[in-house]
Amino acid sequence: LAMKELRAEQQLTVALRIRPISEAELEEGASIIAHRMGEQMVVLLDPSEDPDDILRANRSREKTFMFDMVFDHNVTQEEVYVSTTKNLVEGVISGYNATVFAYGPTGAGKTYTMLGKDSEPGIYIRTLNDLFRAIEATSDDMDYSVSMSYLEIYNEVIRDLLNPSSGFLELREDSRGSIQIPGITEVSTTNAQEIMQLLTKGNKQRTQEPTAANQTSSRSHAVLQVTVKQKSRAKDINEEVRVGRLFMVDLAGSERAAQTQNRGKRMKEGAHINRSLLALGNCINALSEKGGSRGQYVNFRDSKLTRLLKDSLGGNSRTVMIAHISPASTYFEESRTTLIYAYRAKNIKTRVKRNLLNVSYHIAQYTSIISDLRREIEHLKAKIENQEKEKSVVSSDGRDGQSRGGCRCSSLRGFIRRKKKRQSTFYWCRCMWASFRAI
Ligand SMILES: Nc1ncnc2c1ncn2[C@@H]1O[C@H](COP(=O)(O)OP(=O)(O)OP(=O)(O)O)[C@@H](O)[C@H]1O
Repeated sequence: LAMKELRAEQQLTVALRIRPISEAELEEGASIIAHRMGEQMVVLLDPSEDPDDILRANRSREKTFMFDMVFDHNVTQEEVYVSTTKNLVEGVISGYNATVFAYGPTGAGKTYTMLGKDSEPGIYIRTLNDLFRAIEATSDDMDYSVSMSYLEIYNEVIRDLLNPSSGFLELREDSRGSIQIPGITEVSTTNAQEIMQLLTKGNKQRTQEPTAANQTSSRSHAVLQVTVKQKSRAKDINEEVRVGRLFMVDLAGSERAAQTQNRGKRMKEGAHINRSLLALGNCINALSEKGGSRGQYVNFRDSKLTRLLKDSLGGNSRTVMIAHISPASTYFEESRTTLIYAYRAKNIKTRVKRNLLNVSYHIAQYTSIISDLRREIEHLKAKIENQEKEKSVVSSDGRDGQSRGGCRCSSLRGFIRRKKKRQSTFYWCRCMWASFRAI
């Protein structure tokens, strides 16, 4: 892409969602240990410490964390969407990249936030509805094209969820360092419902299994990518095409092998999930260490997930991370590590720039069209020449009385001799070898 760079430094937005305690957790005798305090704070109590210790003298492991937003069981899907992702939509249709990803232990509510239920739809459909509404509102002046792809990373391989039979896909970096996935199905679309239908179809292909921690546990990271191209309807050779990419990612749940009681295949999956989330954590640590994304080495190459999210974390994207925890005491360790992980991510800065396909892009396109036309002309010329030759061969053999073509001899400039026979006039070439009949 030819890109004009309109850079602005952005902090990664980190939100935390605490889901309601579940029936199963209450039956296990779990108590609530994660409490929201105000709009941005969460307090996590250590269940092994004395809850009646009012002076907190022995509550050494009680931890308080600050995030950009904290949501608890009182907060609706709509409120979560409005505070986290809604703000990204305008940017995407104006040529900026944006990412929203759900992170957290298995069963903590990631899929609920992203996909939701029919009665409580999640971030995917709300974002897409707003995206197409914003497109509609400006479509008198702007021309848009929207396409989508949907993939999963399962056991470190990438599968196209819209065409699972296409096998494993590879990641490639283009000349500008942007990640591409050659061969992935890219579907052009004009409305949110169509994308949701494809997403639902894709989700049927997604690797989901019941585990001890969650009945419908997602065993893979699912990535929905929506690309929006926008250009002005005014005819202008210098016009720019803006390309905005929106990634919406439902990560597989981080998990402790001991708690999930997984064996065999499930355990191998768990190891892969944890490995890629560890790689993501390492990138987050490296990126947050100096409070920015410049200057230090960040190893994105450690996993497919981090390679794919490279731009979302360390590069050109407005990014929102929604971390999830259960409030239950039985989840204490998972919640503690999730809060530490997400808290670190708060220091990451990304540098967003608008992706513009500008004059040089158009010149490249026109050059390519012109070369195609040149090739076509050469091809047609050669074809005509061949046909002429064939005709002249036939004529010089004297077998084709209809032909007016030339003789193959080089001396041919005209026909010197004429002979009239019935209706036709015959000409003889100077070389005296061939005769032609005028039609
Ligand atoms: N905010 C919420 N309100 C009501 N129910 C919720 C909420 N969050 C999660 N749940 C319920 O909790 C259960 C587990 O949630 P979900 O499947 O979204 O977890 P997950 O983090 O995606 O798990 P995994 O990583 O294993 O796929 C589901 O039954 C879901 O409906």
